[in-house]
Amino acid sequence: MVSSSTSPAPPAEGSRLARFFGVFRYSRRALGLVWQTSRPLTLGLALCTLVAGVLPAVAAWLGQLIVDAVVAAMEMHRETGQVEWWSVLRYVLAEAGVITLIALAQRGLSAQQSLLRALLGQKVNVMILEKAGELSLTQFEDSEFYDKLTRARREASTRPLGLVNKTFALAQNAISLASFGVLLVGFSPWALLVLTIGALPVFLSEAKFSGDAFRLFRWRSPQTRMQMYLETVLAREDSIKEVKLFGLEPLLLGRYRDIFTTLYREDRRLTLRRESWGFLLGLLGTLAFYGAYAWVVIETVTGRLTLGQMTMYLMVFKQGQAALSASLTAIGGMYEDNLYLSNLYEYLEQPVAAEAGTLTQGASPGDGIRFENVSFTYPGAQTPALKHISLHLLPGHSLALVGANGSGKTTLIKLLTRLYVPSEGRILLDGSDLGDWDIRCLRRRIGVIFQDFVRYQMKVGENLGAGDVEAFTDETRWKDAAQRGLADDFINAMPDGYHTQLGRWFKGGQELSGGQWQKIALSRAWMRDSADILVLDEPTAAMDAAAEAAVYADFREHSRDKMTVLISHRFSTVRAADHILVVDGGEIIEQGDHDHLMAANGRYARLFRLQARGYQ
Ligand SMILES: Nc1ncnc2c1ncn2[C@@H]1O[C@H](COP(=O)(O)OP(=O)(O)OP(=O)(O)O)[C@@H](O)[C@H]1O
Repeated sequence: MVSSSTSPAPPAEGSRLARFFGVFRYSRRALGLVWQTSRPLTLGLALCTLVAGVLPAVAAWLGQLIVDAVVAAMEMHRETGQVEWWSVLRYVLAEAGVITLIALAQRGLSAQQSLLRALLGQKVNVMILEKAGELSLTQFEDSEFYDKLTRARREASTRPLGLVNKTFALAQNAISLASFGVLLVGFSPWALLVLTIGALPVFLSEAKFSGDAFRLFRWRSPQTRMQMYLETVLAREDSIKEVKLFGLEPLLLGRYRDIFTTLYREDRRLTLRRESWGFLLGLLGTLAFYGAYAWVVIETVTGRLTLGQMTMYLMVFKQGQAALSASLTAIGGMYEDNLYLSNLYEYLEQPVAAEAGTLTQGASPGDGIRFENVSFTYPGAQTPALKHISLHLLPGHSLALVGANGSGKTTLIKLLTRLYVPSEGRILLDGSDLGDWDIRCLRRRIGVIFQDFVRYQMKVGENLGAGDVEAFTDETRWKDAAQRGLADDFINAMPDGYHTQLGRWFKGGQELSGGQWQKIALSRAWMRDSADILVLDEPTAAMDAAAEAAVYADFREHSRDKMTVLISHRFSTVRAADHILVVDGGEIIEQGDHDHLMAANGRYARLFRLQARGYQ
């Protein structure tokens, strides 16, 4: 069932015809894209197209000359017993030459097309990925937007060339048709008209069904995405463990099959309709062609046409009809490609919030971080994740956030790192609004590990280097950071030390334990030694007790002049912070240092005692 709200149609304005031609607006852009990708190849493509377009008519004309020359030579032979071989064979030679040239042009076309396909695919993919780098986190979390991205990635890298190839094929066939037309007018302009009208219905049905296919494709994007997701869950090493143990395969495979069955049903319906209409309407074209065929035969029998002319016209009809339906199919396909391209451009033209900030220094350096009555609601969420948060963190001070799951701790960090912008209130760094800071300068000042840090399937060293792109391959820095993050011992014991491949995606990759990965993430944060704001979101949850104690001893030692924000559910680590915020339901319910909070005997004191009892 396709509901109108979920099938975003191509341009809605104007008549059906305008809508039909409206989608061709992307042809020019696709051509531009190909032109930018490689001028020599585009020009080569155009030249080969021209040659391959004109020569079939020349071959047909030579065919006529051959037959007429043969007939004349036969007569001469009968009358004089002599044959002038050259007068006939020169045409045969010329036709062989023309056919060779056509073959050459066609080879040239396919060679250039495959080179362009590779270059263009790469170019479009890079455009898509570059755009992805500019987009905000909010846009990534929007499922509709994500759909656009998936669609753009899945199809559009091959479509622009498809469109250009079809445009060139159309041009080639149009040139052929025009040159056939020139020959055919000598017979009868009406024949030309009959053939054109005969092929038109197939073209219209082709165009209609390609539009339907596109709408179906857009509409079903969420299901296709679910299918891709299920494939990942069922076939990726990081999920297969759990899938096997919980016996989820039949259930997930069942879902996968159900989606396929639904999609297949629609596909089948469309394919059957498309092909049956194509067949029926194609019959009209065939009828027109055979009508014209009979006409030429009659005219030849009655002596109005020579045998040579008849041969030529029959060839022209046959090839002309083939060229016409090829152009029409190309147009139908172009329509489809244009629709796909509209999706690509929709994605590429997605507005990006301008990173307006330019400050590299705050209005009052040394003022640290201030949250002034900050509230935040996630896009699409009903309730705010943070409400009226005010805090002040000075350089050299540490702040710990404590609170139940979902209380808003990570959200606060996301706002501090400007991944999101507060819905209300403001955040200041050194006296200036976070939004006014130059984003690169701001990010250089912040070293952060999130709970869901990334496990790059790269070398161990590069996993550390990711923390500071400028030192991505700096081995000395890797080692310093690893020492600080307590990762150097196990890295040194690995087969290739810092050059050991991590993860299972690539040959020889080593998998790490949860705690070891966390040490990698911690070391990654230490790579950013210029950062004066360190944010650790549950950095030691997977570490053993000795490692955790060592991490915090070292952390305190090396963060004396920095601002540190720590999120942890372990009160043993939280208690050392200068200031502790207890968050509940997005609000601060208690704050102060450990002694103050214990004395207040509120939520913090209760949870602290609860945890302490657990260790006794
Ligand atoms: N990207 C998001 N979009 C919408 N809502 C979100 C998003 N991320 C978190 N939330 C919601 O915001 C609230 C706060 O989440 P947050 O991740 O900040 O909690 P937390 O205190 O860090 O929890 P935990 O201790 O489990 O890590 C939760 O109710 C959560 O459902």
